[in-house]
Amino acid sequence: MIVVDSVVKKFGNIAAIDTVSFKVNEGENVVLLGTSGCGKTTMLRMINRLTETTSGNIYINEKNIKNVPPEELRRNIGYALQHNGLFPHYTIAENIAIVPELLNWPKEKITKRTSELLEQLHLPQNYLSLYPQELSGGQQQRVGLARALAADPPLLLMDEPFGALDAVTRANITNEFSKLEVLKNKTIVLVTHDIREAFQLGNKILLMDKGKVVQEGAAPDLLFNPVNNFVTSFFEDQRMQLELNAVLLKDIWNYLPSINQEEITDGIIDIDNNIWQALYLLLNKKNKSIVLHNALTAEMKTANYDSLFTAFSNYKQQRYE
Ligand SMILES: Nc1ncnc2c1ncn2[C@@H]1O[C@H](COP(=O)(O)OP(=O)(O)OP(=O)(O)O)[C@@H](O)[C@H]1O
Repeated sequence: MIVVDSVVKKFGNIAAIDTVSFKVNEGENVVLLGTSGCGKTTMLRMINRLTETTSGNIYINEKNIKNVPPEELRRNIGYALQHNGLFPHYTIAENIAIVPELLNWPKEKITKRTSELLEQLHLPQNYLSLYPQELSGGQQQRVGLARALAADPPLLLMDEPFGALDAVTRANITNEFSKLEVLKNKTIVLVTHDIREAFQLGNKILLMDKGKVVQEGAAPDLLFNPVNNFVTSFFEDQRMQLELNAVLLKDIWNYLPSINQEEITDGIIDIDNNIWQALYLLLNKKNKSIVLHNALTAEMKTANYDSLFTAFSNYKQQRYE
């Protein structure tokens, strides 16, 4: 759907984006991840021509966006911002209706769509007549999302959409967001500096540094197959948390280390120290002497590390008590 081809953006002599290429397939959720100043926002803004490229090309559905007038281009692209950008003197209904109004939709269609979006984003209908400042940060963020989705654009660009929220609200809304029906089938490019958010929301992550994409891949690729020390150290502090929360066993299946049978005494592996290997062994080898074997069912492959760990710990505890 989107092809970014050798794009460069210079501000003066400084290249904020230095020869970046990537593809976003239809329905994919791609996250641009990186520390402050690495060029994420600049890259995002070039996709809807809020910022123009210095060189290189961007294609959306095979059309070079240079040849599409910005207003026309943006009609098919929703844009959600960190500080939600809601107009304080417009009601919630008026804020959501901005794009449909520009598109001259009939009144009834706008009313229907606005109320439908509110419902899909789990906001009560009586909020329609309120003003943004009467809502909490998280609720405002959802209204910002409703506004970006108003004309049902196939493509959504999101710049730190949860960045203004406190950590707890942010974690909750990120979780909810990943399950929203209204976002299914949308192609999304999302900018964040939050690693956990990236892992939770992205099918594909582009890890950026100094205007370049250092590595592109799914979360397990970045975690278990880093291309260089920058990638390793970027995730180091949160490695354990990421493994606990973001990675499913089936995702890391191909990266699991092999295990030496002799390391197992009496068929018992110390799962506290070596859970990945224990899981590998349990799933891969149907060895009856392994006590934990029966604890793991095929469905558990779709559980995350955290729930697997709890399940194993309970099992182990029961066994030794
Ligand atoms: N309009 C501009 N004029 C001059 N320099 C700019 C402009 N916009 C961005 N830059 C510079 O380009 C670089 C990349 O900025 P950008 O905002 O894209 O980074 P970012 O990764 O999104 O950072 P943050 O997470 O802090 O928003 C920075 O060095 C920034 O100072």
